[in-house]
Amino acid sequence: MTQAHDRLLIIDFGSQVTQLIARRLRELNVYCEIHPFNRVDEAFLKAFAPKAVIFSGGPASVYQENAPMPPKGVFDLGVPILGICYGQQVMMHCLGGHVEGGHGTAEFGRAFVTPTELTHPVLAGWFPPEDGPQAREQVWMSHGDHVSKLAPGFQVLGTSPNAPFAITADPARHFYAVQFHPEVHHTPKGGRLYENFVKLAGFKGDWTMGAYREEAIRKIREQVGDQKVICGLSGGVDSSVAAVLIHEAIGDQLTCVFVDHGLLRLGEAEQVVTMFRDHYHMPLIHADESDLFLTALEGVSDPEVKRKTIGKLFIDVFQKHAAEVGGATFLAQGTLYPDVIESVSFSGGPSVTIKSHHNVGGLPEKMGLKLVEPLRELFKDEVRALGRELGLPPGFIGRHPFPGPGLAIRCPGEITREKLDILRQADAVYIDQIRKHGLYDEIWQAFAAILPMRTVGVMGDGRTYDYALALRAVTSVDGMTADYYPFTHDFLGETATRIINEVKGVNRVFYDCTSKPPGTIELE
Ligand SMILES: Nc1ncnc2c1ncn2[C@@H]1O[C@H](COP(=O)(O)OP(=O)(O)OP(=O)(O)O)[C@@H](O)[C@H]1O
Ligand SMILES: O=c1[nH]c(=O)c2[nH+]cn([C@@H]3O[C@H](COP(=O)(O)O)[C@@H](O)[C@H]3O)c2[nH]1
Ligand SMILES: NC(=O)CC[C@H](N)C(=O)O
Ligand SMILES: [Mg+2]
Repeated sequence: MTQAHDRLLIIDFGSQVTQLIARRLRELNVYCEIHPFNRVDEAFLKAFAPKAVIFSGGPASVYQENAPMPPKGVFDLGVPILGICYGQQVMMHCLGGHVEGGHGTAEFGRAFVTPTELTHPVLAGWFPPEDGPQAREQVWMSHGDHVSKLAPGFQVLGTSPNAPFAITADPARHFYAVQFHPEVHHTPKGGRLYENFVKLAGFKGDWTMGAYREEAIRKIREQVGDQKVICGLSGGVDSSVAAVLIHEAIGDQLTCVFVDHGLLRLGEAEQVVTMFRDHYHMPLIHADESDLFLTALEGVSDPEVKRKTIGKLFIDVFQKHAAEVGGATFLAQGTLYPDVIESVSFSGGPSVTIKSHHNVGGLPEKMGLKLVEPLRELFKDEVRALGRELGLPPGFIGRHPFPGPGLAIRCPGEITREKLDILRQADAVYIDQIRKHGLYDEIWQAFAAILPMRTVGVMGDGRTYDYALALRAVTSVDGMTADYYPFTHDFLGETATRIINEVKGVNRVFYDCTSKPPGTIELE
């Protein structure tokens, strides 16, 4: 089979930053997929037909028993390979070099590499010749082990104080291996290294949104045929883009189902229904199921139980409506690539599960509906670019993400209707403040959460014993990492005052200054 575009395979050994490798490549218009090392075998390699392979970093040491190893045959594919950190170590280990642990070889964080007298196009743009012997470049390291003997055929192109083989290459086979992490922000020339690597591998940079749209439409038609599809539409960016794309592909074979689970924000249901019925003329079912969801969630306070309960009910509701529209056999969702990657850990991938996203981890095994997920390969910012390509209004594309489980995960502890009402009003005031101050587009996501405690206050000379609220606002590119937004004290003071004055039941407001990691964006 000929592929529509060049493909790069990232073999994941469990690094926390593997996804960033994919991001750097996508920025270069290179199509890539991440697959865990234990899911890639010779048959897979053959079917995938990568034009190049990257080995990620990972927590293991190659000299341990049962250390993760690359798939058989990968070195014989005849395609360029780039090994990063553990990826470098495992390459050396497999190809006849040697790796050691032990004292004095660890580097965590910033380090500087200096070039050797050898030059190679993989380092184009790295060490300007005018810098002469003073040349050095900042990289980000995170290793305890180091390569102590190179595999035959490899040369050293750069060294750092604790990694004598920081940058290595076997030019004849186009194998490259580095000890640092070129994918992270703190390796400023990392992007250039990937660019050089994919150029050497012959990538044309043919992965664009225009191409994606055409291909996605073709694939949807192929997959669905003349069957009916229902699409879970939340009014969020992902499902809206998915719905418009699918509608373009199959027209009125598509019906959208908007589930009001009683966990939506103030006025949200009306807005979504108006927008899609009037503006997009798509058949839309507004399923008011708030009693169903809120009853099931009564007394539930464990975050994972909340998520699984909601995930299951979503499917029940979709199944009910699939039958009602005359037997839809497909369910379309706005699932994105980060959701997919995260869910890999459910079935034995190398990294740990943080939370079950309702649309992936929460799906029951026997659903009876086949999935259509045209955005499965995209990151959030790519979905926004696709939305622009499809002509969705800019105000819509810029909307902050809102999680499927909705306010349930912004109400730590038990959920009650009273708490939800308070939260809805407070959140609306907070977002109104953000918009009034012209900050909405600078912030990636902002919301209020109601804390599971009451505190004492004094208002109008009376004692109050009311709920405390946490405000959250983060900057991010894709939700994988995030930093808290640095509001001014004036803004925070004014917002706290407005919330307490305008929302009955709140007498205290906190601002959450946690980045991700170590926090997550949502509270649960
Ligand atoms: N209230 C809802 N009704 C129907 N489907 C929903 C609802 N909430 C979420 N979904 C489904 O779950 C998927 C994942 O939700 P998610 O919040 O990640 O995406 P989104 O709501 O489309 O976009 P955004 O991330 O911008 O909020 C959605 O794409 C949609 O298919
Ligand atoms: O559709 C969704 N279903 C979920 O179950 C879910 N949980 C978190 N999120 C959103 O994902 C991004 C990262 O959130 P966390 O840092 O809290 O994991 C943030 O944008 C969150 O709002 C979800 N979206
Ligand atoms: N980040 C990594 O890939 C670490 C590799 C290996 N575990 C080491 O400590 O050297
Ligand atoms: Mg959403």
